[in-house]
Amino acid sequence: MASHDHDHHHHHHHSHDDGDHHHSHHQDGSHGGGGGSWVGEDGRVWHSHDGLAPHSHEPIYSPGDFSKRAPPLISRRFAERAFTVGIGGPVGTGKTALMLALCRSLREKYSLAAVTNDIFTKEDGEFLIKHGALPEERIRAVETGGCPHAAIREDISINLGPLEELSNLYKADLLLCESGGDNLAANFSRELADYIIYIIDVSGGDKIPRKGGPGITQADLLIINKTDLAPAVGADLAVMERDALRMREGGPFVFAQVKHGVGVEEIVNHILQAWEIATGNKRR
Ligand SMILES: Nc1nc2c(ncn2[C@@H]2O[C@H](COP(=O)(O)OP(=O)(O)OP(=O)(O)O)[C@@H](O)[C@H]2O)c(=O)[nH]1
Repeated sequence: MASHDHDHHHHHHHSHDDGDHHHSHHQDGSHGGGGGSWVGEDGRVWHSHDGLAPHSHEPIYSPGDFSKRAPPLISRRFAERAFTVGIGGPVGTGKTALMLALCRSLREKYSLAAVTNDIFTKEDGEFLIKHGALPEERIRAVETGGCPHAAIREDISINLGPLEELSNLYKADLLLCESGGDNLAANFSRELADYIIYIIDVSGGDKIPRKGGPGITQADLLIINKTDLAPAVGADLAVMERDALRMREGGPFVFAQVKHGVGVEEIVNHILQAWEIATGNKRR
């Protein structure tokens, strides 16, 4: 499913020393950026809005397979941008609460920075600042406009810029990137996230895991959050476990209550294990 859409990102500059970044200004040049939509030479419908570079949306015909998910990029150079954890999931499932929990758990031993995406506000970034997740200067909030999924998949430049800048400013070990809340069809591009976490919660009922979608099937880790609410909504955790395992071909998932610290240690372990393998570093 990774496609040619990403080609235009490959030319981006990697000059970090001037603190300026070029990604968000970068355009293909062939389409103009004035909004509206058009049919590209590839036959796909492209559009441009909200400061995002022109992008099309890839049609998704099947929920996808865990075992066929995009592998880690061998070309990744962590000296240019630290190991990046992408956190995605539907609206309100606990992405920001997880960002806060991860910052609290990792910030003593690792240099961290965070980028949050919201559609029309900077609310999630402000929440992290207000709760002292990290020093304020290590947190950037990006407004993505109406296509939060585009900012993590088809036009990742809007996130790459601040992530690379923070990574260099703070010699980061780990970067956290929170997607705007979106539907079940949204998932991170491997070019943006070295480790992809997808978080759902029990409040929509126990049917959500079996509905699938690329986040549920292909995230490196699935989190089923807010298990404390399961009795209130009549969600059967055994059903969610069975469906999650089936949809993910046995790939890892964690039951959590991130707001109450339940499951956070297990999530951190998954992240650090992937970080050790990718970077060759040992955890501290
Ligand atoms: N009961 C319960 N509530 C939780 C838990 N985790 C998060 N919440 C609450 O759920 C609400 C939404 O959490 P957020 O972390 O803002 O969710 P989000 O996914 O970042 O939301 P958007 O960014 O708007 O998509 C907040 O009121 C949290 O306090 C949990 O484990 N249990």
